[in-house]
Amino acid sequence: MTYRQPLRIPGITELPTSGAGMRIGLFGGSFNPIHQGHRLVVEETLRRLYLDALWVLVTPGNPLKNHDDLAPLADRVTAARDLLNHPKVRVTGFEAAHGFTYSWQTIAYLTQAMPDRNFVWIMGADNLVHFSRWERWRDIAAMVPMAVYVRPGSGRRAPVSMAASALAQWRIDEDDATRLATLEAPAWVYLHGRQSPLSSSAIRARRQHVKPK
Ligand SMILES: Nc1ncnc2c1ncn2[C@@H]1O[C@H](COP(=O)(O)OP(=O)(O)OP(=O)(O)O)[C@@H](O)[C@H]1O
Ligand SMILES: O=C(O)c1ccc[n+]([C@@H]2O[C@H](COP(=O)([O-])O)[C@@H](O)[C@H]2O)c1
Repeated sequence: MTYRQPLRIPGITELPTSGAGMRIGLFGGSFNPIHQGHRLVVEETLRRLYLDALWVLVTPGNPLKNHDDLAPLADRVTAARDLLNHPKVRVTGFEAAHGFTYSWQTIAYLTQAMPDRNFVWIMGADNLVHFSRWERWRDIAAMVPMAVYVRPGSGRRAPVSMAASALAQWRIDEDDATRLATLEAPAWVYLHGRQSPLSSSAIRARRQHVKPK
């Protein structure tokens, strides 16, 4: 598959910089395309997790998804930069440059390369529902604290999912979310708050529908 090939695109695949001790959210996604639901998660987690920075990691391709209608990485990065225009947000496609396929590779790399940063993995509740299908998901939970943001359709299923049950003893109260980034993993929080019903697949389906024949 082409997405496995290491790929360097100037201005797209660089790793952001940050200072020691910073609390950095890692928000991985396909962003195919980016939408206001993503922006909501970014805004809420920046505030609730008390983050100094949030890195949006535009994946070369989710290993559990079909990539037939995946837009080029550079286009997804550019669109994400346009929509998530915030001084603390950096958007990068750096995983492609390293040939990373799985999130555990990204997280292992970052936590080893920058051991003095406080990284937090961020994902929507739908991803917690399927988290137990991710490659080395228990290792991910052992490497970084994780924040899960509520999402319509998954709000009830996520907290009783296989991964949530397996990691239950390390869940912290959302009132303590500001501490999450500085806690030793495993630690995770389930954040409730404003919700958006938007999804990239619905946007793609609408675009298909209005395409001229
Ligand atoms: N409306 C939303 N509310 C909360 N989290 C969301 C929302 N949309 C996406 N996310 C989260 O943002 C991250 C990136 O999501 P992704 O780019 O796959 O968008 P998506 O809308 O879920 O796409 P698709 O419909 O193609 O699966 C994931 O962790 C996902 O759970
Ligand atoms: O590592 C895995 O096995 C794995 C399985 C599914 C999804 N992910 C990652 O989860 C993030 C969210 O993916 P997505 O497609 O829901 O936006 C993105 O960074 C993916 O690469 C990772």
